[in-house]
Amino acid sequence: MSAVLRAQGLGKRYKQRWALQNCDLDVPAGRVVGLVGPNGAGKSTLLNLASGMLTPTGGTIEVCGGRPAEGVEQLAKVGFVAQDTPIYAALSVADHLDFGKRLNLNWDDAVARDRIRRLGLDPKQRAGKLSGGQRAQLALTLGIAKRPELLILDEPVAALDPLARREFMQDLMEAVAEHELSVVLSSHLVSDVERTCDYVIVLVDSRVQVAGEIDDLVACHHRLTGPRRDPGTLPAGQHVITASHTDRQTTLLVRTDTAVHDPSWTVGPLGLEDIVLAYMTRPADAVRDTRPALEVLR
Ligand SMILES: Nc1ncnc2c1ncn2[C@@H]1O[C@H](COP(=O)(O)OP(=O)(O)OP(=O)(O)O)[C@@H](O)[C@H]1O
Repeated sequence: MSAVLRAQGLGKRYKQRWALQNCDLDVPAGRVVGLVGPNGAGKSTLLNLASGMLTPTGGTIEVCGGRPAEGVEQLAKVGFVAQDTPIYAALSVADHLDFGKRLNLNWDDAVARDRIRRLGLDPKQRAGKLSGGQRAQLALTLGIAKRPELLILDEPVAALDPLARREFMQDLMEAVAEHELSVVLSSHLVSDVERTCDYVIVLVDSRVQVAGEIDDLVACHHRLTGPRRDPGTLPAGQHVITASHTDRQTTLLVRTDTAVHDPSWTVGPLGLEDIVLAYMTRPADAVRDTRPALEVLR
């Protein structure tokens, strides 16, 4: 797997507090990658480190083969739409495009102007007067028109209504298809990730709990329900992610690469949301204590 972003032992500390600590993570190239995890997991910190908005306290991070924001060429390779989709309120939409043109080596003015036209935005309108959705679309337009190798989006749709969200994600997918971008986007909306991304990384407490192609993850995780049983008695190769019990019944969420033949189990399918929640709710050091973070590869 070639990585468009690689973090090794990466950390960021504010005074005594680690926002991200000892994080190892690979983001595969040529994919639309969803980064999900609970509040405070370190997602924004990681994405800000990747864009060069923050500098690491420890460890290393490599993006598109170089150090984040090191030099003009490196800056041109990465587009970043920060969490609050920042714009310059006093500048018009057209001013933003002119700004983008002057500041970016690979700026594609035709793409920028065409997107603004298709979105129905008035180039003369001040950006401060745009709605939240329009602001997000303007920020996405700037990110796409700079023609980066990697586009990083930190919760880009958090403030949008469901319709605006869907339109934003569709636009993003079109841009990916047209421009062969790698994308990493953080989101709490697993349904959006499932619809838009082909790869997911679950980050909990600076640690990758699971990473892989979404189709593969869905294919190899199952819910097993049956008479109460000690999860420790499962065959090797069936990894228990979460377990819950009543007096008589056990429900397990397991990962296995082979079919479950034990007739005492009822085997049910899982959606991505079930899988993500299971990895988010189990203790972060469940992986740390046993083996490296699971990676499901083709
Ligand atoms: N500027 C800062 N100063 C001090 N602590 C910070 C700062 N920024 C982030 N943190 C802390 O670092 C941790 C990780 O924050 P971060 O914003 O990266 O998490 P996140 O996964 O993006 O969370 P969310 O999903 O809520 O946006 C949190 O505990 C947060 O309080």
